[in-house]
Amino acid sequence: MSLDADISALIAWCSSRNVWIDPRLRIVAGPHGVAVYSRGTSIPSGTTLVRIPRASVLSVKSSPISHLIPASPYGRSAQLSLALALSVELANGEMSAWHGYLQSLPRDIPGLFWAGATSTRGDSFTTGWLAGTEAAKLLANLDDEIEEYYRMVARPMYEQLRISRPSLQDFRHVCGLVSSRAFLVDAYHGLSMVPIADAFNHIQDNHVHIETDFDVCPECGSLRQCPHDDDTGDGSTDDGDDDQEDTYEMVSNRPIPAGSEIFNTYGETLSNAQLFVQYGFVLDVNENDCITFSSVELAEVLGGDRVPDQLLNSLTALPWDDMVDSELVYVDGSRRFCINSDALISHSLWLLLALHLLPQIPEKPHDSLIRDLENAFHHQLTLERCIGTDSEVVAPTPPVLDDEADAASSPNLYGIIPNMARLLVSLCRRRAEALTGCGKSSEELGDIFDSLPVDGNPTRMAISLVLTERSLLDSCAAAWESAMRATR
Ligand SMILES: C[S@@+](CC[C@H](N)C(=O)[O-])C[C@H]1O[C@@H](n2cnc3c(N)ncnc32)[C@H](O)[C@@H]1O
Repeated sequence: MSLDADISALIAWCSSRNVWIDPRLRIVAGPHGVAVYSRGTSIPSGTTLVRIPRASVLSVKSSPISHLIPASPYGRSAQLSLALALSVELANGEMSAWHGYLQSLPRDIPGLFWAGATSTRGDSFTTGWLAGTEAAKLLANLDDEIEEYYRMVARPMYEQLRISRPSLQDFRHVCGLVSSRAFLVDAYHGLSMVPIADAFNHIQDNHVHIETDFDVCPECGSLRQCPHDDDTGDGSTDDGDDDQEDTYEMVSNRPIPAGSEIFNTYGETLSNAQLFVQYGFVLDVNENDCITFSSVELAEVLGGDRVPDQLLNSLTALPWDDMVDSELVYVDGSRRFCINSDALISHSLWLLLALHLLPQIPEKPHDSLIRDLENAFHHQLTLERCIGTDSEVVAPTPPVLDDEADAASSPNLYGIIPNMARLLVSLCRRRAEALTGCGKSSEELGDIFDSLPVDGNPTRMAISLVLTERSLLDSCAAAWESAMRATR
């Protein structure tokens, strides 16, 4: 069947299951599979465009074999449980209550690791391209976990149910469908396949989003009072408010121009590494891209002397308002140790390095430690201003201390920044070495990238991740080398 025929069958199934689709929408075949467009009229913000009855989603709870599937609330285990429920429905073919929806799902998901690293389109791909990347970290153990779940849980279940047994490759494909399409809808259904809501493609600056009442009864899914509420203890149910609709909705959050593609966002903060691993595509430019450092990587450069976690956590939670003036550091809301898409280091990483370089930290009173860190940071800002000028770089004078006692107990703040720069350059160089790119230089990778098809080629996407990460590491190291030179 063609994609157009699949879409017609999907729409017929939706109407049989009371999935309401605003007539101003068109569901069509686009360059990335199914896509949703507006027709000839623009649509204002705040419009409900799709209503999906809660009973029509496919979840572990709504699956006919829910009593046999180990349910998990979130994470990879929730994805695997849903993949098992979905694989059984797919194996049931036309007998499945979701058949009209399931037949519209893609049969090939190139470049999506959940579905198996190779593609039936014949792209030859090796995960070697990803060595040392953020994507490689996210993929850790994925292949093995899928295979183990298939052997230990899924295959015995297929045998018990006496259905035609999906192969490991079939199961991987179903895992890919779950990874790239499922929504966490509420406390009862949890991770679910949501027809039509999953037809929208992704953009960061989205037009629509899903709205659900998340806090339903986790036992029976009721939106109202139910026998599982223990507040009243009387086991009564509330049959009132029958108008309250049990639906999930796709709602516009900005005006949608006439005749344009309507996008959802799969997450406003998703980096290309996350999009690649979970959805099998990357954006041309992604300001969420970043390079994160694990505690193991940091320990390799900093040595065994650990900064106490509690101290670091309390310091990273402070506002650090002056950091907005920096061209080397930014305040990272999620407090990761990382380099962002502008090659700036996160404030958590800066504080970790500064604390590592300051002597006698545990003995210092908290206030005096904060003052030292602020002084060190102001010293860095002065340096940054020197780097930015055309005039010959002048080494700034060390900060003036309030009184003699301060002067006696103060560490050499002047020396912290060049030492921090040395550590950062070393951190960047080590990480860049791990980004082997199958032994290719960035020029060679650029040539291969240019020679590959633009759409959906996993090797092209993997190379773009390597090139972006190499360039961020080079820019970050170069900026801190300039800071180092400015202090000479
Ligand atoms: C939830 S589905 C969206 C509907 C999908 N196009 C389909 O054919 O059913 C997610 C998948 O759509 C594709 N996709 C979504 N947004 C994309 C984008 N901005 N660029 C490329 N592919 C995209 C990817 O294959 C992704 O795994």
